Amino acid sequence: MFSKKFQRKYALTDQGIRNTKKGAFWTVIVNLVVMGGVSILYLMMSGFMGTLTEEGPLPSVALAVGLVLLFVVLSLVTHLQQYKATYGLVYNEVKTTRLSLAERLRKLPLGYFGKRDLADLTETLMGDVNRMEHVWSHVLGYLYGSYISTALIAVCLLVYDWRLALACLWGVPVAFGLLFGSRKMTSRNAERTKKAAVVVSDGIQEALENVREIRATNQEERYLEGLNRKIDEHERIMIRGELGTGLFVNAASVIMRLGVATTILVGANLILSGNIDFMLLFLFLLVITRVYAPFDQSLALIAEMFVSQVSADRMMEIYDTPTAEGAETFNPKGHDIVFEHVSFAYDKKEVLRDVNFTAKEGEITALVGPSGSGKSTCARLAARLWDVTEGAVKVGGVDISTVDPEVLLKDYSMVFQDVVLFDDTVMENIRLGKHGATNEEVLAAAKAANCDEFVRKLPKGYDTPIGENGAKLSGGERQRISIARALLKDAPIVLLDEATASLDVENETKVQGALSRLLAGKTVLVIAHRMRTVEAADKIVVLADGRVAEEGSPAELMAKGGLYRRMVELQQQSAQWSLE
Ligand SMILES: Nc1ncnc2c1ncn2[C@@H]1O[C@H](COP(=O)(O)OP(=O)(O)OP(=O)(O)O)[C@@H](O)[C@H]1O
Repeated sequence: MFSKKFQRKYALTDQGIRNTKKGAFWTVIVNLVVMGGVSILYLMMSGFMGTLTEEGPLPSVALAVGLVLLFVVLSLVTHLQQYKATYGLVYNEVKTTRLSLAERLRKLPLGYFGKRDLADLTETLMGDVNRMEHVWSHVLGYLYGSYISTALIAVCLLVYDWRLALACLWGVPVAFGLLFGSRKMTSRNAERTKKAAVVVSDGIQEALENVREIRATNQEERYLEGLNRKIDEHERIMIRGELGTGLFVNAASVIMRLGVATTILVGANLILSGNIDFMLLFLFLLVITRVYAPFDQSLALIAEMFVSQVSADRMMEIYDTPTAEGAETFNPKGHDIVFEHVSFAYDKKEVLRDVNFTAKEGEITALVGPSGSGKSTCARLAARLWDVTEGAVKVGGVDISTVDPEVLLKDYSMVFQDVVLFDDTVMENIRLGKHGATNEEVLAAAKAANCDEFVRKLPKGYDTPIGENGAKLSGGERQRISIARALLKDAPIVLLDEATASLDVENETKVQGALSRLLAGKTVLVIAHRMRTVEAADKIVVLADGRVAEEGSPAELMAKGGLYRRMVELQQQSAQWSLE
């Protein structure tokens, strides 16, 4: 139970918790061995003092050398084990944690990425994990090991002489009490610092992503000024936080060290009253220097632990967010997509209300409607990129919210306006459509999507790397690659969102040919703004204000004279104006 809580608190994996226990164990052993060294020193000093005061025999030199050698060997071995258990094992923990966070993120519903943006999540995967790496390697095992060993030593000291023990140990609980008292302030400062750091990385990322727009609008100076302000603010918050923490850590350290003074004071009194001899005081003074050393370090470590709590919480928040789960099998009867009383809200903003329609297999169903009416949202819900708030989306009679998204998406091909490409070759970018597709299959899909001509002109043809998100390609070329990918996948459901929007007329005609091959016999859901694109649709669903305003074939809707007809006429008028 404690173990589980501890594991959550410090965002540790199962292996991590085992490593921490190992680290704490070896820290206890190291501290006890160090105490053994102190005892050897004490025994040797007592021997010499005995010789000096009572003229007894000299202590055996061989025994002394033997004990010192034993101490050195034990010290080396235990330090090595402690090093391995704390620093050595943690690197694997870092790797495992980053991978498991990334895996978790992959399975989270899209809605989550609206709450935490890319810079914020990158900060967790890199910055927060780095901070925790230091806590896992340098803090946890060391700190908890020191607690245990000091408790053991404190019990021994109390048994030996409770008066001297109290005189030297009273500062420890007071110092720790002070530090724990400052915990809220430290955590608050850490949270502020983290937020300011995320604002800075957001700003830097935005500047890099929008460098073209910033230059085009001559906003460089203004943008840099804003960025500078954010960086200054981060620095200011960080310095204030560190100052506060440093103040408390140093005050705690001073209080703890006052224990030396009280030990000397109490010890001197006890010697004068004949209660103890000098050697006992000498032993206590030796021991407290050793007891204080790990605790002194612990004070700074505890402060780091408080600060790291913000990072651990940010990591645990990813683990705690429910993933989009579902059955591992998907056996629909056909591939009709049915929206049944679907309502949907992004956070609290309701976008769709009681939407009902069917996109039949073998037909093209077009979603049209004014901007913001919810067309793209419908497409996202149809592929379970988001889950509906009310009602259900069914494919072949199966409620898709019961199917694992990864399994479900095997039946979907999607061509969206914002094409996602990887920094890889053209060949591999198309091959993503079908895992293990042969080069011949990839080439056939590329030809069908009218890619072949421009790809052959690239320096290395299909083996040309296309840069981050296809930066080296034009909008139309990127779109054609994504169509080739969809053709290669050949899934029974096709979602098209303004698929031919970035193509010129010549290319659009060519790609339309490829698309008609892709669409034959499939369930097709098209989102289009240009009415010309949807004239060939079997059915049109008109959305307005998140509701289905009307539906039917293009001819039926034209005859009806409703919103669809108005939209067609408006577009015809604007086409005429632009020609005039
Ligand atoms: N990720 C999101 N978070 C919050 N609100 C969103 C999100 N995506 C879309 N919206 C809002 O939902 C509403 C519907 O958006 P949607 O993109 O579905 O409309 P659309 O009909 O496809 O619009 P357009 O034709 O302009 O692309 C809009 O008001 C939009 O602002």
